[in-house]
Amino acid sequence: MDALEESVLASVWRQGGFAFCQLMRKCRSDPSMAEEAHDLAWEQLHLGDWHQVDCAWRDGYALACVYWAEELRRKGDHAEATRVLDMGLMMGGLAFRPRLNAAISSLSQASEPPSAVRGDDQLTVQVASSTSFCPFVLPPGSLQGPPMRTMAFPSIQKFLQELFAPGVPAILTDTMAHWPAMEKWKDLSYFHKIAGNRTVPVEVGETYLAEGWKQELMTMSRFLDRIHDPGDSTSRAYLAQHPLFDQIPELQRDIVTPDYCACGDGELHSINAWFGPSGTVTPLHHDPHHNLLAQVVGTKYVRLYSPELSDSLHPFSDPMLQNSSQLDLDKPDYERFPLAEKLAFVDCVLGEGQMLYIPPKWWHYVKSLSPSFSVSFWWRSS
Ligand SMILES: O=C(O)CCC(=O)C(=O)O
Ligand SMILES: [Fe+2]
Repeated sequence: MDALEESVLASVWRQGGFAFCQLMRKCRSDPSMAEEAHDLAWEQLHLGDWHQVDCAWRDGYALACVYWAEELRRKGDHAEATRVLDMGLMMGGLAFRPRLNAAISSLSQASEPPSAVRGDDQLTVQVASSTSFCPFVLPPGSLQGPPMRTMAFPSIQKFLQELFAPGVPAILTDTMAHWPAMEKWKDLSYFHKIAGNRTVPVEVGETYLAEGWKQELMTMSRFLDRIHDPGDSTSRAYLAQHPLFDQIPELQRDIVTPDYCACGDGELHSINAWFGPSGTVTPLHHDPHHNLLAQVVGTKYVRLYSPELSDSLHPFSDPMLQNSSQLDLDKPDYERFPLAEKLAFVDCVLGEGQMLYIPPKWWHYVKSLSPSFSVSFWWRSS
């Protein structure tokens, strides 16, 4: 065991993880112990509230994933080894992230490319052009007000003075043409080639507020099939709010963090992927961060309400959902929520190559009008 492994095991030991540490030590002579160690750590991650899981256990879990994946690889089960490493990346701590990434790249070099298993052309998804959206699927009253403010590649100073400081939402155009993603992601079979066998978390259902909504883990290839053939709205699959670029560094090279994210001397909080078929809905909610929502593939309808209107939008009282509105914009019940009916909002169809600046606390509702891939950059000001 190297020094990092020893120090993580010492921390897990202090957390009472004696059995785990013993199993991990035995892994050297008997690699089959790794699976058992993994299962023990997995249990620890699920004992209570996620935020209270000690970092030591998250690192311990990641380490067990590294060892178990090595064992699976020795047995020739590369697909399962990749799944285990992805679980380590998604659920584990940061200490072994470089080891997990290195193991995944080495596996992908050793494995057959996914295109050899399935013909590429089977998976090519025709991405609808920006004009092919259907206005009738939009919430009542959409796109009738004054258009959203639009700025072509504003200077940082202009962004700061006119949008960031006063908290004004706007569409920014001509800011993403240089992203490799703008070319590479046009053909969604690219994701099959780069990451077909990678496991990703996918939301399934109408919206995160709808009954029957759940999260599933599936390979990227399975998910691409679901984009191609989404089924009805209750089985719609959305790879939403996932830090995919931390998980798959190769995709990170396709995007560029906008310079605007340095405004406010803040820190980038997260870069998330929002990838799904036509018709995904993120219900009306707000976030505490500055947000640049960059539309790489396809189009999305976005509606925004000012934070001053929060009371009239009837946030849920449950602390977990306090940032979400009870008003379902797709089936608005204005008898129940009369105050919401006449509220002013701004909306737009966000097209390929455009970014939307959403200031902190602005309510937003988002619906994809075609297969779509957006990237959100959230940052805080200091
Ligand atoms: O694109 C979406 O579906 C939602 C995006 C969103 O809510 C966000 O970026 O904060
Ligand atoms: Fe959001």
